[in-house]
Amino acid sequence: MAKPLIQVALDCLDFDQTLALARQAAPYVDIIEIGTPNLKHNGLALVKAVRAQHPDKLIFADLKTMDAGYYEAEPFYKAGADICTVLGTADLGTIKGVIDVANAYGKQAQVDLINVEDKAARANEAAKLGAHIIGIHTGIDQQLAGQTPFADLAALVALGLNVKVSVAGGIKQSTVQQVVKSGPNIIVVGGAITGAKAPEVAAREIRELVDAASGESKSSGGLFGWLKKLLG
Ligand SMILES: O=C([C@H](O)CO)[C@H](O)[C@H](O)COP(=O)(O)O
Repeated sequence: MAKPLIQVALDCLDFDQTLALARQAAPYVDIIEIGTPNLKHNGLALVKAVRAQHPDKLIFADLKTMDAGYYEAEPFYKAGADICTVLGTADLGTIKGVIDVANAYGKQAQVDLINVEDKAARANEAAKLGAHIIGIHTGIDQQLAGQTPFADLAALVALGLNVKVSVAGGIKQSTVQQVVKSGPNIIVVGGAITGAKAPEVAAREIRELVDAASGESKSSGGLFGWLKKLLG
């Protein structure tokens, strides 16, 4: 099973706390997300700071753009973001704008299907436009109403579009392995890491669970794993 990337979503509002959480999670994740409320609060300065402290990670700016796609996303790519989001409910022109500016900077655009009624139709349209990533996303308010992203994730993966699939929405230790089995390319974990008493421990647990579910475990890696393979 292909191993998905792990993305930590940093949704607090405090600049320094965000940097501290990023440092704690970084050894175990591939992508560092500055969540939407955080991005609105702290802006480009936070993107630049996270970029500077984590040159080896992908930086995700959760803009959730709704209009003026190219114009809104460009400064964030310039500041060091690798991926910006645009809402799937936006006009196709807006979605195309974010894809175009991502391509202009050699970066990626993610279309977030939060609140999209016909997810299959919009995913097809976004893929045709050249979206790099399509995100299944059960928002915080929807989670509070008891919703989960699991069925929508399976349906999106089943479309077999030529695009990476991301999933977010309350994913935690007890559900992350079920999510891996659905086959997304990126798994987003926010509260289960940032709300934990020890975020670095929670991030490590998520990493170990994802690695194990992807058929990669500590004991099968390294020299031991190589010897095991060699000896059949
Ligand atoms: O995108 C998010 C939300 O809309 C607030 O910006 C979260 O980052 C995303 O849902 C991941 O967080 P958890 O659901 O807490 O894992």
